Order: sequence, then C-alpha cells, then structure tokens
Amino acid sequence: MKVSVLGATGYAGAELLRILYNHPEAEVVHITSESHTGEKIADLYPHLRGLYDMTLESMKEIEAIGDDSDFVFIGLPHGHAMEVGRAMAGKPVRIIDLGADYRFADTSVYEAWYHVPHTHPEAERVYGLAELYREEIRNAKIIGNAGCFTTASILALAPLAKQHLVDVNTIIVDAKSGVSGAGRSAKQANHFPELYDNFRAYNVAGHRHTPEIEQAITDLSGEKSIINFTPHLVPMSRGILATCYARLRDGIASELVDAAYEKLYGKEHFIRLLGRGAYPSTKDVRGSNFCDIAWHIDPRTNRVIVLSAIDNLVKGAAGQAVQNFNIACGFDETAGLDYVPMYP
Ligand SMILES: NC(=O)C1=CN([C@@H]2O[C@H](COP(=O)(O)OP(=O)(O)OC[C@H]3O[C@@H](n4cnc5c(N)ncnc54)[C@H](OP(=O)(O)O)[C@@H]3O)[C@@H](O)[C@H]2O)C=CC1
Ligand SMILES: CC(=O)N[C@@H](CCC(=O)OP(=O)(O)O)C(=O)O
Repeated sequence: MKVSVLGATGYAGAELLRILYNHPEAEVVHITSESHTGEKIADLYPHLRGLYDMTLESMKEIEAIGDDSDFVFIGLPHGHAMEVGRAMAGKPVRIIDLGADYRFADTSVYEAWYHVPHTHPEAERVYGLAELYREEIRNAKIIGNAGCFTTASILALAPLAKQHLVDVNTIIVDAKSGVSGAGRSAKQANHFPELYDNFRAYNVAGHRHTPEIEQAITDLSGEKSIINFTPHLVPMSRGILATCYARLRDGIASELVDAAYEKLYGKEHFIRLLGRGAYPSTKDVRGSNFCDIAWHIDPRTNRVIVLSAIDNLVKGAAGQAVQNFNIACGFDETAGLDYVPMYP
C-alpha cells in the first residue's frame, strides 16, 4: 500500500514514520510540511537518519499526493483535514485523520467545542477506535482516529457502559498526559522551567475531549451520558494515565465487573487486562500500542475506579492509526505494531 503522511514534521507524523518503517505492507511515498518544504525529514528528526531519505513536500501538491496514494494519514491541527477530505472526495484514496475533524457523528458538536465551522459535514466517516468500532472501520473511506485522552478513557469505561453496570451520568475522568501530547511547537506552558518539577490541571470543565468521550459512552450504553473530564500535564515526554470513576448500579457484584472486562477485551491483542486491584503505569506501555487496564471497587462509595495507561503517541495517535489502517486493508491487526514496550 502506498501511504502518505501530511504533517510529517509534527510529533504524531514523525511517530507514524517510525511505525510505518517496520510495516511489511506500507510504503511511504509522500510526506508534507509547509514550514520545512524542500528539507529532509531526517534533518528535522535525527532519529530517522539513515532510515528515511525523503524530502518534505507542500500540501499544495495535494492533488498529486492523493492520486499517488492508497491511504493518506493526516497529522495536522484540527480544521485542515476536512479540507483534505473534500479535495480527495472524488478519488479512491482513503483517509485516516489523527485530528478531530472526522471524530464526531454530529458536526454541530464539533463546531461548538472546536469553534470552527465544519466544511465537510456530508463526509461518510467512522470513529477510529479499533477495538470498539472494528466492523465500521473495515470499509471506511474516512477514519477519524480517536484522540489520545479519549482512547485511554473510552477503552477504560466501555465494558461498564456496554454492560450497563454504571450510571453513565456519574462518570469522572481524571487524566494525566506527557507533554508530547501538546505537539512540537513551542508554548510557554511546555517551556522547561514551567514544566520541570511541576504538575497542574488545565481546561477544567471545558476540554475538547469531553464531548468525544460522551459520544462514545452514549453510543455504547444507549443512554445519554454527560461526564466530567479533567486533564493534567505531567513532566514526562510520553504517556497517559487515566483514572476513571463511576457509580455502580445497585446490586452489581465485583465478579460482574471482572466478567465485563474479560468479555469485551479477553481476546484483544492490544488491551492487556491487569485485573481487579492492579496498577497500570505509563512506562509499561511506552513506545507500544498497548492499553493496560485495571479496575478497583470501593464498597464504601459503591464506585468503580478504572485505571488505564497508553502511550499517547502510539495507541493514542500513530499506533492506533496504523491499527485502523490494518483493519481497513484486511491485514493482520498487529502488522508493524508488534513492539515490546521500552522499559524502563
Ligand atoms: N501529540 C499527540 O499526542 C496527539 C496528537 N493528535 C493529533 O494529531 C495532530 C498533529 O498533532 P501533533 O503532531 O502533536 O502536532 P505538532 O504541532 O507536533 O505538528 C503539527 C503538524 O501540522 C503541521 N501544520 C501546523 N500548522 C499547519 C497549517 N496551518 N497548515 C498545514 N500544516 C500545518 C506542522 O507542519 P509544519 O509546521 O512543518 O508546516 C506539523 O507537521 C493534531 O490534530 C492532534 O490533535 C492526536 C492524538 C495524540
Ligand atoms: C498534553 C496536551 O496538551 N494534550 C492535548 C491533547 C492531545 C491532542 O493532540 O489532541 P487529540 O488527541 O484530540 O488529537 C490537549 O490537551 O489538547
């Protein structure tokens, strides 16, 4: 399969290149950047030296890129992918957008939270969270890859929502991310003195991943779900740990919760169930496409507390995109993704 990466100079784009290098069925044919057009990717990312001798092109060549590619991966800030999608509408090329443009079934929700008009609302698109929407992904033309915090949170909560074990209006997600989640461009909050030896929350009661989690929990449970989501920034480069709370419905035994996780994920390669009472950690999944999940039950409050860990750049972005690509192409789902996590 000929694939192209738009926004190859971003963290998500560069991570795609790292993963695609080892993919047995993918050949990268075009990579783009607007601010580094004409430069070699390995000059911007020395870890790719000797592995990619490719020159960055401009998106002005989008027509030719679309004609040459079977799949286009988009690692651009939100708002750009829908323009690419429109430009590709008449071509056989398929799209996996790592941003948010194609994640929402209802584009008015996207517009309300992202504050830009949606310019491609008629697009046939599917939500790219592989373990939960595999059948839809198989034949999709446009896949809206799930977000990073959202992947960790939705995978943690899905068994409880699907089996109606919790009140879906009592969900609280408290999640922590490494700084690569904010992208490569310089921002004051990510400046070393601001970040180092520091820990803080941001976008409380207003983060854009809130409606994405609500959309999935509503879909999986069949009940309208309104949640609280609080992200935090931690001074590490990669990794997300999500701590998710929900009130159990009356009379739900712990074994029913255990069984729900086993039923949904028991056969999933990329979801590792650590079990009741265990503690996932970001280092155990670093550099891999795994999502590690454990759950605890507090009988005093009748709450279930689910912990999940992912690498935001892999299962939260590029790895999940390649997993979706594998599903969409009928390849083994682990193709190019069979990494042992980098420990320690
Ligand atoms: N980082 C993460 O953990 C995750 C990121 N994502 C999503 O992936 C996408 C990329 O994120 P990330 O790699 O972190 O971001 P970066 O800021 O690291 O990279 C952004 C990329 O977009 C390009 N770009 C920026 N502005 C424009 C523009 N106006 N027109 C065209 N290209 C532009 C940049 O290219 P250049 O400046 O060279 O022209 C660069 O390649 C985003 O939608 C993000 O939400 C999703 C999940 C996780
Ligand atoms: C640490 C950090 O800043 N994380 C980003 C989320 C990562 C991202 O790029 O958003 P998507 O997953 O929706 O694409 C944020 O909070 O906006």
